[in-house]
Amino acid sequence: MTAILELQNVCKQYEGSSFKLNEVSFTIPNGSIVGFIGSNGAGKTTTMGTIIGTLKKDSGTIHVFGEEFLQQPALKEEIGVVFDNMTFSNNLNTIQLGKVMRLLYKSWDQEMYRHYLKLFSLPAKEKIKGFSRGMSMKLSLAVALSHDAKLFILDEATAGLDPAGRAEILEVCVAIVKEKKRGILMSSHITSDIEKIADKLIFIKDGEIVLNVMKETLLQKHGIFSCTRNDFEQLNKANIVAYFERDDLIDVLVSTTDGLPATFTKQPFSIDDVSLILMRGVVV
Ligand SMILES: Nc1ncnc2c1ncn2[C@@H]1O[C@H](COP(=O)(O)OP(=O)(O)OP(=O)(O)O)[C@@H](O)[C@H]1O
Repeated sequence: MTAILELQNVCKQYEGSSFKLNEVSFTIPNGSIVGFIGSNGAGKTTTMGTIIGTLKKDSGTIHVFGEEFLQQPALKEEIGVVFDNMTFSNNLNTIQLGKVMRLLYKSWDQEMYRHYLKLFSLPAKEKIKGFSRGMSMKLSLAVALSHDAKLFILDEATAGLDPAGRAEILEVCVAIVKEKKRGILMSSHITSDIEKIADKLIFIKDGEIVLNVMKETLLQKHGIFSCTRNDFEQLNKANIVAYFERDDLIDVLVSTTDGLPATFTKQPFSIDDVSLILMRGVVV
């Protein structure tokens, strides 16, 4: 599989802040949805900003469709962006916004835009300034989907949406990577959304990637256990990904459940459980 996006050792620091995006590397394979998971302030938006060029990275390389991304307008056209705090010119209605976008994007597809406005039940003639947060997010996505983008960067695109709205957006995400060879990088604090649609998961903590894994591998091969300190000592340390000590028990994430002591039984877990151990505990 060719990578649509490849980050290698990307670093970024802000003036006057102790935060550092530290040697971030990952790929988005063609035709895949990558879930980007991390606590508040972990560095998700910063990483995304360096990809779309709103933030200047300090070092490292970013390749989009195999080419180094240096703000070429042609490559920018191919990236569809939905950011949490995105605002369009408020005095326009959606139809007028479409006319502006047609001037901005060579590959703007007005029919496609109309299709998504209808799909997301967005009004044609009401001013955007009256839109709720959820409506604004859907409008951002409709725009991102209407200029034939190949790479989609969605930062908290489902936040603040009602369950039906979230389901609509998730279905559209699945459809766009299926129909064409495209890729999506999607951050969300609603890990159940990511669990539903992502192929690959990237966990970021304090500016560093702490786990980069295919979802199926994580759910099938990895395991989570609560154990005593004595049991913990019996584990093969090479298999421990992270652990979180609470009271007299330790929650452990292991990379394989093969060869575990008989006292350990595999328990069902979600991506949320994995995220909690990684974010609150010690990453080995
Ligand atoms: N313009 C800025 N100047 C200084 N520090 C910044 C700036 N923007 C972000 N930061 C800091 O960088 C760190 C990472 O922020 P970032 O927005 O990338 O996190 P995030 O993972 O997207 O968080 P959230 O889930 O809350 O959106 C935070 O500590 C934040 O305070």
